[in-house]
Amino acid sequence: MSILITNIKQLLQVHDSNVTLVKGKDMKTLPVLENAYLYVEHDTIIEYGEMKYCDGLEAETVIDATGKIVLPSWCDSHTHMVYAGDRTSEFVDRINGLSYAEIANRGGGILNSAKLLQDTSEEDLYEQSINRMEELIKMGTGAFEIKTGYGLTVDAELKMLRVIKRIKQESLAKIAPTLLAAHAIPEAYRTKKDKYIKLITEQLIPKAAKQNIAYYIDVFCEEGYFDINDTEAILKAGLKHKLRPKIHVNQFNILGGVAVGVKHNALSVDHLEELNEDDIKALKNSDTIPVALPGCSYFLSIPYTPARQLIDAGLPIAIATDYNPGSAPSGNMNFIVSAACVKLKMTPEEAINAATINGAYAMGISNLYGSITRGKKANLIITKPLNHYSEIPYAFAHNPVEQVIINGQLKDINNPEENFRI
Ligand SMILES: N=CN[C@@H](CCC(=O)O)C(=O)O
Ligand SMILES: [Zn+2]
Repeated sequence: MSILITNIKQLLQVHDSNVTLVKGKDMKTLPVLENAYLYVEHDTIIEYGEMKYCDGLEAETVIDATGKIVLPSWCDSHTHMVYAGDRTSEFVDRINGLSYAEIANRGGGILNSAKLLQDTSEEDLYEQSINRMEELIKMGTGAFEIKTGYGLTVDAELKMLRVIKRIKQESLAKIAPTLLAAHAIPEAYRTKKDKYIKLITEQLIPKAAKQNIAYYIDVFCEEGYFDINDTEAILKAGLKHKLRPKIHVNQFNILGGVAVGVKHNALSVDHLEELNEDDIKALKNSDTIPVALPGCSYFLSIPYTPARQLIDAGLPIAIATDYNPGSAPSGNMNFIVSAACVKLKMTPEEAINAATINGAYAMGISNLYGSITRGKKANLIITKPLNHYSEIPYAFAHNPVEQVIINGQLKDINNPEENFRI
């Protein structure tokens, strides 16, 4: 199977040598090849260049991309897209004035989703989740990190991990699974949080590790959820079983979780709607990438992550959807790229870097995803005709995607019969 895309108006994120991360000032640079071609064989990018050098290349499928832009698929490094049902009733409660914390204190929020998930069959959960993912592939995302965290019992967390594993096996998208059993304190453990932490560290983590179905360990480090001592204990237990930390920190309050994450070589620290100088200091000279989730700030009307402060301090940043039923019920990365420009004051170049190569880094896959580089996987977006890539964030809430190539397969996103499963 070979695909040749010709007459590409702008081919974005072109790197001859394999970059895996861009940071600080370098984020302002988005390498672009004008009037280009791209050649794919099986699931791999083989060659690209200016059109004048395309002579003689043949392929089974040839796509004329005149007037269109081609770029690497979005890499969404933070999602909770395996969930059951929805939380529309809480949405109305919030419109009527209740805060996220007030809803959670009444037993709503994450505990509400956990109850729904526990009562949902594994098959049903799989179908709901893969259908969500198929919609998002059509919007240009080719790689997803997916967290557990709506199980909150050993059985239900393992059920979530099995669903993620099945999605990983059956979807064309690249999937990175994360164990987030420390997402909330279950009702049965309300007055004995330590016992729940023991359940996670002594039972769940070893079981998940043995089944080899999680790559990362996550904790919601926040007031009313898990403090920094709890976080540290859970990260240590995860690391013992080779699960690298990727954690929720500073969403509402600064507890010192960023430094704890960095200390344990977290791959990413996510949210950071609140941020102080100590956090920035901790992140400097680390391999930990900050991840901003502007969809959550939009939906909950909380502050946006101060991306400028991070980038201007020379740090990298990734952006992701946080797709979940409570704080961000949208997995549309096109909107996230736009919100990064409008609300986080990132340039289109910075936002596209944050959603491609740095998104891939934040899920540990940037050696093979996130840029147009020979030998990398062919996960690609072909846009509708556009004058310039800046139109992707500029025309917010539009879907700029016309076609996608995922794992080397060309997919017609307008065909309802199209199958995004292997
Ligand atoms: N804050 C913790 N977890 C999710 C929200 C989960 C929910 O409300 O269901 C987040 O990242 O925003
Ligand atoms: Zn989250």
